[in-house]
Amino acid sequence: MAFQPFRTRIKFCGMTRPGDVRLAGELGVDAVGFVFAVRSRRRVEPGQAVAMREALAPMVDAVALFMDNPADEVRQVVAAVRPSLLQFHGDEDEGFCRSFGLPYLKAVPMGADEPPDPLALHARFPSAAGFLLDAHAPGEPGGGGRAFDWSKVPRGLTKPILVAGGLTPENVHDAVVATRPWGVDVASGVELEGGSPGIKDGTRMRRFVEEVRRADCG
Ligand SMILES: O=C(O)c1ccccc1N[C@@H]1O[C@H](COP(=O)(O)O)[C@@H](O)[C@H]1O
Repeated sequence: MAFQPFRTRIKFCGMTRPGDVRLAGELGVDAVGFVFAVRSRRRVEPGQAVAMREALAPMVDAVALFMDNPADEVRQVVAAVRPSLLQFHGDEDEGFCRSFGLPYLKAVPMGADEPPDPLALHARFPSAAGFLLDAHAPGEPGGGGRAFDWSKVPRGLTKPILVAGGLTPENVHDAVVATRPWGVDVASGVELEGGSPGIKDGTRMRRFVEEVRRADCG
């Protein structure tokens, strides 16, 4: 029988306001992400992330997201923000990802023609805590609100996987039922429609969590 998590973990990514972080904790979200990727419209400075970390409820992970940032910059963020998990979206290799002494997620671009080979992923990133499958093409930043074909989620990944890319309160139920991932990750899908990237919408955040829990009960 296929492994089915008892409860799908939820990560809200690209947070920019302490109030949104506080609400995420109240809604029972498992992790919030702070983006330090240079090419992101949700990029925050370490000082902003420190303020948001102070608004974080106990037992909620703070995730620092990078995309080909220099090692010195990652070290500075780790020292200032004290994330519990790192997330790498660029061409970082295993040695780089593990060198900061923290568990990490490696993002896998699902926008390529061929779905990734699970054995090759495990061989390239043996120390990864898990893999985040995102819709973008190799070399592109994520956070674009685009979904990928969920039937391409590779079977046989023994590490936890998070499904990301274009998830919304409207489609996350179906995404969880189709893929039964360890967790789901969302940035733009819980933002104010027509608003600035990083400005979350409390109603959409709440509906997103409700829809994941509905899928968990199904
Ligand atoms: O959010 C960003 O700006 C970002 C920039 C660079 C790499 C990754 C980024 N975000 C990640 O992409 C997924 C999907 O975003 P969306 O829900 O489609 O908007 C998001 O969960 C972040 O982990």
